[in-house]
Amino acid sequence: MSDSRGDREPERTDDIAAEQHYVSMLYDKLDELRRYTTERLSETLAQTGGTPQARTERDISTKMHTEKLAQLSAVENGLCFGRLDLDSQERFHIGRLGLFDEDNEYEPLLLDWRAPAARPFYLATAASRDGVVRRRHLRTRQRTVTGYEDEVLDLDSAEQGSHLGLAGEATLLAALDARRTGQMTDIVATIQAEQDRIIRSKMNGVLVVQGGPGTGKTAVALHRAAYLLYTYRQQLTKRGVLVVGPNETFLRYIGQVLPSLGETGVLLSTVGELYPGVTATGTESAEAAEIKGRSSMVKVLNTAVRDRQQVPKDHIEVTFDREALRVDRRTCTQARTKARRSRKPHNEARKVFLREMFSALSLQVADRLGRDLLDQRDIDDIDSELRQDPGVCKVLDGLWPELTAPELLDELLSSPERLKTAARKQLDTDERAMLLREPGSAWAPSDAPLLDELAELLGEDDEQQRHEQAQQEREELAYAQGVLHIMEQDDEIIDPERLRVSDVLDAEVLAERHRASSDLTAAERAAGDRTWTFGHVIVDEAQELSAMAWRVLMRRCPSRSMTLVGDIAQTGALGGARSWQEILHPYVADRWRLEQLTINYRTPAEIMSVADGVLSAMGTDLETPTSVRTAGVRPWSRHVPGDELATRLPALVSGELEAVGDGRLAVLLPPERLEAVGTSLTEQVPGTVVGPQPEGLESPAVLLTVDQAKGLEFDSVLVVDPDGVIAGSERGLNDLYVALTRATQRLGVVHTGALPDVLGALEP
Ligand SMILES: Nc1ncnc2c1ncn2[C@@H]1O[C@H](COP(=O)(O)OP(=O)(O)OP(=O)(O)O)[C@@H](O)[C@H]1O
Repeated sequence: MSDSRGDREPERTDDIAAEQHYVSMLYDKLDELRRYTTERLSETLAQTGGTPQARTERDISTKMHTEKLAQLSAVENGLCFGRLDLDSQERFHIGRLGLFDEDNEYEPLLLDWRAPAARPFYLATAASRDGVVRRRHLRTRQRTVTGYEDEVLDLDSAEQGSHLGLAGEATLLAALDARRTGQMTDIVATIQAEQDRIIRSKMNGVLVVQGGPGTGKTAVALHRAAYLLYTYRQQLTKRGVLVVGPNETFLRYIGQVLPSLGETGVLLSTVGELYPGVTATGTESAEAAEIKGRSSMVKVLNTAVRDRQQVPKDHIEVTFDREALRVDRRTCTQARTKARRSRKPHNEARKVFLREMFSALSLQVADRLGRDLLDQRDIDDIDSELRQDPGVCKVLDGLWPELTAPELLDELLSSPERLKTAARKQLDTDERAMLLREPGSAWAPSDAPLLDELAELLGEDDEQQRHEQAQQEREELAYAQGVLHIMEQDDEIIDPERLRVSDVLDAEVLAERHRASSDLTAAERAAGDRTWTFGHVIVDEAQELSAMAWRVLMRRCPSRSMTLVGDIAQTGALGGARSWQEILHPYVADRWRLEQLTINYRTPAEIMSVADGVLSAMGTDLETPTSVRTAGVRPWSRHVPGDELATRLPALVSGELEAVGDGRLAVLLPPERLEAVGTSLTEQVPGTVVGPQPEGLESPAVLLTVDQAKGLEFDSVLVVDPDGVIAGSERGLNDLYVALTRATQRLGVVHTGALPDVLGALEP
């Protein structure tokens, strides 16, 4: 717990004045860069016409300047937040981006927090100083320095910081005590050593970050994305970085963090959104989601596809050239076997099937005409006439139709017969019944991985199209090499500060950008391309994903350069993870590395001691993370009978809202209570929003189910009907644990029956 403050020096006004002087100089520099970039951008935009090459150059230049301007605007707040004083008498200021003095041999004026030289700011301790004598955390409001915190890294000094080994503790605690706004903020000024090690861990391979609630997993995941983009810029600009979150609300909550770090080239998505063209707005039961998430669904889908490769019971007759042709079982079976043996996806193997069938039918026609009188050319002619005959095509289409994933899945899930044939071995009658839906219903999140799997089995991507695309890419690369050369001749662009083209682009990146002349980043193009593979994939709340969802993500990341963050103790989804090994073994065996986060930055100790009882009852060997602070407020509980909730809860909510001032409150409750309680609260407590609506997290109070609150945090949390939460699912205790740990300051529990035993630590 944090009550010691390390060896800190009192702030002195002349020091603040000196820092202000320096920080003002940095802002002047930033303004100068903005002016310069704006001018370049205006000049580029003012140019019109010209050759296609000139237009491409302009597009590229516009994009570069626009990105740069966005980055320069993003770093306005907290531009500089730290200083390192070294044994060597050198001093470095640390901030959100690198600034250099071009009149003085590019001396660094401000070190980007991601630069290797900035690392001791996060890692140095008195015992392992790394040449650092003093670490200073600067506090600023807009462009004004309001204070600082010094840590002298000296083993002889009286105190060595808190037992948790926190760096910049006062600054950290001030950040943690701040009221929440409904938007996650970056932690760049106060990243702690155990977090820094994860953020800067090498990019390759699968890194799993296990950490209890509030340990900064999401924060670390996002800062890692920013770090990787800085360190492996060229590699990642081409393929992009994907950050996967559990739902839309969560993605909105974290959406500002990367832009505030000056990074925009990241695709934030749920697994449900990864199938282009499908918006998973449908609802489904937890049980149906669990079934659809099982890996055995691969077999079911495989069978469903094979079931669409038919042969007639005996034969089908079709008229061609006024004569009857026999499409008989034996020929069809042979053609089907050949097509299946090609091991191609259904739509591609269809070509093999059709080739065999048309060839057999051509011979049938030839025999009728007298095969001895015909040569190969005549037979080929018959073949092409057959291919154009609508009647013949219709019969063959019926035997081996061209399919799309959405139509096949819709037909499968809306037909008890089809489902029974496809899933006889994998699902029992009740399970199959749970999957059935009306034809044309909206897709639910767990349908997206099934669609993706089907798209693989069907082979929707056309080979020819890919071949043409590869050829076009080769041409674009050659062209881009030329453009790069021309741009480097341009004095303006070889401005030493930032715009040296080859520093930011190589020909391949340039070609990629040219390809995206519609101004799309890799991330944006990836969003519309099902077969896109990413340079790095980060998965938050990774414990929630089903086996089928993992298959989608692994297909998107064949290099297996991934960061997975989560907490096995918070798994709520029935098909979610029970262990990391279980998830990863099919893909990387035991070639993955584990890092753990152990300090809870969100939830105060008073609340964690309540949550601890729930974690123990789960029977897991995971430990509760240690809270970094106390809130000075004891969590409370109140008994309110179920039928009085609607009338009595508004007063409790109003009381809590008063207590948190301009902070945010969440009421977390079982889904079945949402409607009744929601109606009375929205009527009686102004500013209350029900459910995960876009404005929900910014409003004073929001009602959510535990599932919807996953990954979020609020100044105050009211957990209503804990028994209902526990009883709501097989993983009800995990859900209760999640609910209790969303609070940054205050927790109240409103129970409708006796207080559950697992909450024994609560006071009435
Ligand atoms: N080093 C830090 N400096 C300042 N704030 C921090 C730091 N680390 C974490 N936090 C804050 O702690 C809170 C919890 O972080 P985060 O949401 O990333 O935790 P989590 O491990 O993902 O939690 P959960 O699993 O419960 O969703 C956030 O408000 C985050 O900004």
